Amino acid sequence: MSKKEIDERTHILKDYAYHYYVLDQPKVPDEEYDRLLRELEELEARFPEHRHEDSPTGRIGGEPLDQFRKVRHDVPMMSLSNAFNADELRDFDRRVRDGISGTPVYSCELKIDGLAVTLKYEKGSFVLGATRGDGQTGEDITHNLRTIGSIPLKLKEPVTLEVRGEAFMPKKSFERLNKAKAEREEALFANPRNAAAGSLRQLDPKIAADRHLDIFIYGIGSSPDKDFDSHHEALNYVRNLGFKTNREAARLESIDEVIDYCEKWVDKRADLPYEIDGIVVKVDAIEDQQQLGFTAKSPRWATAYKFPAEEVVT
Ligand SMILES: NC(=O)c1cc2c(N)ncc(C(N)=O)c2s1
Repeated sequence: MSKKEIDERTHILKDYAYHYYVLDQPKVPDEEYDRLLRELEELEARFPEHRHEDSPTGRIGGEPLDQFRKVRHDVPMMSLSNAFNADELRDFDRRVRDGISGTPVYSCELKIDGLAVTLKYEKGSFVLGATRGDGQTGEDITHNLRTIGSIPLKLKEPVTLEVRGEAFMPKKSFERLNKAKAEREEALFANPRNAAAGSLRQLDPKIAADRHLDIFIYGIGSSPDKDFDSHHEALNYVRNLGFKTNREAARLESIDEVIDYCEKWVDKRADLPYEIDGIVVKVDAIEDQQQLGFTAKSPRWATAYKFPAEEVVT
């Protein structure tokens, strides 16, 4: 009875967690989820041999680390070139057209204002999470990333791949954190990006777990088990594996549409529950990306439209 009971409850809780953290569509009230989680913890304590490796009870690991381990990225995490206005987006489009044989289709995606991270999975299991660092070498923050509910501990398929994404602190979590800090007369975080970075650079995962961080996966670092013809195909693939991707991504067929999309979000971003600092514009076809290649620092097939600095109302 105990194994069957643990299997059933683990399955139910993983489904509830997926709907709450990845789909942002809770199936049950938080209290009900917490009650079931506590019941599963008690069962796992009585029958540890039946505990699932990806049980939702295993998000907050053991003892705090005494330091961060350095991690060398197999595939470097590049930075993005910038475009500050419509003319510079048109220049980007011209360079792209000069570098490919056909006409480009662009993928436009919100540029999340957080911390770039890479997540490694072996045969479907989460094995390593690291910061970007200098692009070649980052820091192992697996213990903190495990606490983010939208990061799957086990994928829907037992594939080996590395994905890239932006960890962030939602605006509500940021306001709640700074309110608590103000009450304790502690120094406040200047913005959600700093708060997310500060939370993920903690040695004790209990602190990160308490910061209600989230993540959007936006790309693939390496995927030895599967090839893709387009970036959007890759985004659909990672979403079907269980990752959280941003729903505002759009495939656009002309730079005029890209400019309209970018200009729309200058004001619209105020309505989002998280901060963005621009729009990432990528050539969608992988063949075109390969034709365009990279400069020493950045892909030639992508750029970041940066929003104009917000007028500070004095
Ligand atoms: N430095 C980078 O390559 C990127 C940084 C970011 C970011 N902060 N948010 C979203 C995306 C995206 N959707 O591709 C990228 S890509």
